Amino acid sequence: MFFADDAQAELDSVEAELEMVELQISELLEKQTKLNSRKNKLLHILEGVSVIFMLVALSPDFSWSKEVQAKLCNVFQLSKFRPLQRAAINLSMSGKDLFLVMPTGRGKSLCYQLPALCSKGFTLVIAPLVSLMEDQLMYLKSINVPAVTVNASSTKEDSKQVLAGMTDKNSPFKLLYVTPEKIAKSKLLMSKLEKAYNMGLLACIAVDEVHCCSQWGHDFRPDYKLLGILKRQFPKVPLVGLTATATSNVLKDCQKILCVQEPITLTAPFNRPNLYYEIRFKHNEDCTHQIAELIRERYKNQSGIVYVFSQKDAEVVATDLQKRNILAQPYHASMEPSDKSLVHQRWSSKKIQVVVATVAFGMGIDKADVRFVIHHTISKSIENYYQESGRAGRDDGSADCIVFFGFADIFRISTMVVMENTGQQKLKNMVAYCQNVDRCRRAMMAIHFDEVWNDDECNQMCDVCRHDYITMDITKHARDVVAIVEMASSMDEKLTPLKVCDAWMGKGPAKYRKTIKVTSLSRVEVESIIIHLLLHGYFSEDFSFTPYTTHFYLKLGRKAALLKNGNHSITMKMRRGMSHATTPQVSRMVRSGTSRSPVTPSTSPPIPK
Ligand SMILES: Nc1ncnc2c1ncn2[C@H]1C[C@H](O)[C@@H](COP(=O)(O)OP(=O)(O)OP(=O)(O)O)O1
Repeated sequence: MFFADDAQAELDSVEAELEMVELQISELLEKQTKLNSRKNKLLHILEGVSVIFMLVALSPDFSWSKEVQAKLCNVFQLSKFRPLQRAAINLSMSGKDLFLVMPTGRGKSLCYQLPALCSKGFTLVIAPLVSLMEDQLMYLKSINVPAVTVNASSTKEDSKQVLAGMTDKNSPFKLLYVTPEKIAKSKLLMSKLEKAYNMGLLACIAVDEVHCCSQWGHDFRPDYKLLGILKRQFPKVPLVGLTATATSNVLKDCQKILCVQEPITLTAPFNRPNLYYEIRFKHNEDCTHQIAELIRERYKNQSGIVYVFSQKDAEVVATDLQKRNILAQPYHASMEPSDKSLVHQRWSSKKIQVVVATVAFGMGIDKADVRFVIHHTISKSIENYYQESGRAGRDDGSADCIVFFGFADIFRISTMVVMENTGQQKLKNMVAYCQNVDRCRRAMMAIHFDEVWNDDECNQMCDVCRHDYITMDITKHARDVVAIVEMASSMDEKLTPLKVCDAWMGKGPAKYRKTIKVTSLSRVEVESIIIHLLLHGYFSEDFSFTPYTTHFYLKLGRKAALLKNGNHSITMKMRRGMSHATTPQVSRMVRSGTSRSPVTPSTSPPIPK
């Protein structure tokens, strides 16, 4: 009997150790994948750099250089190029296929509009939204650049004229904007493109928001998948794919989908030095109140955007802000197009201060002096966040990007993206970005976008670089909260994350209270620990579908069994001052983070430089 107990104990320990080894292997494999991807990226950069070097450095005077410079000044009224614009223009005019990854608002459009003016024939531009094209057409008209579109709302007469112009040697227009749907559906358009190609009149193909090709991108559009036909039919025409956000994997996918053989990728530094990034914990009741205070005190008479989760939230938060005497209006996909453009116009002309918007307020927003972008709810991915926050400070003046990070919001978004292949992973990356307290926010974005980054470059323009943190041992807490989910499961019950919080804090049903160890941690600490355990595989998501909704429950994750091993420990970093780390419930402080001065309390408003 004695031997059997011993053997059982040893077996448990060996099993736990084996599990640990498996985890280490899977972590190493993950690391290997990341390193390989980085290696490929670096090889790619070196390859690109050498071509650019040949093209741009060895032969700086191209036959088109003078004309390009003259049109930059005389037509676009700009005095000089921004980084990478000249290289992109020279490369595409040399006939190279190109992917241009440039932060939102840095001037990607110029990289195909200007060459179009200096080339024979016209440039075909694929853009995802009719409204976006119309904004571009209005702008081009204002600077006397002939540009047209054919889309579902074009009249027969207009379409006929445009189609005739495509094969006119005198090229009545220099840019033709179409949606990917038009390419996929209109045989007439394809036949005209073919004719123009044979006549040498199709100068270039620009695919705007090229990440929409890839299911791994954050805005996948099925019709973008069909655009490979363009390069197959018109192989001699250079293709320029433009995007603000794409990881190397997304670009590789786009390359395959668009049938581009050896594109050169130009990546502008993703960093926007004038933007201050901050995450604040959201206490649901007073979030709108806090936002209103911020707007009133810090951004008086300054324009901004408040991003919300749903159309209903847009209406509710806008009304709440109005009640607090802030000139705010909602914007979401279900509004009439005329109402949407009215809100856009009123905001652009400063008649209203704030647009409370869903992600529908995005592409084509080109207001230069946006001083704040506040997220009432976290974005569903880092790519989305980068793009949404990137609408601030396009004039290079300082601007703030503040996210209110709410526990319940994570699960609302999680159920919304449940059908997306990579939805959960992307959301987890975003949650990890928000939960993080020890890594510069710019560094995290850099890692995400495969960029090399030097932490000093942040210049204290994110909350992490301004705050101190502590590392805590949370093993005991983890055991207690994991035991709650384990107990519910043994009773054949499922608990939502909110119910787990309540049960752990002693607010759940009486039947739980008898058996669980109630914590005296604060709500914020409880939530942070549960998020930490979810991000690190001690919990995992368990979705359940009803005809009307999707529920998110917590179940034990693959690492939960490790907590049975007495030697296993879990640590977690928390911002100093946020946790009651000095109270006995939060175990010992293991080490403090690098002290960065000035250290300000976590609730302090941002102080942009
Ligand atoms: N060289 C330049 N100098 C000064 N301003 C410039 C220059 N090039 C472009 N701009 C201005 C024009 C626009 O008002 C603004 C944004 O340009 P735009 O081409 O719309 O950006 P983008 O396409 O990179 O942004 P998005 O990702 O939002 O579409 O920058």
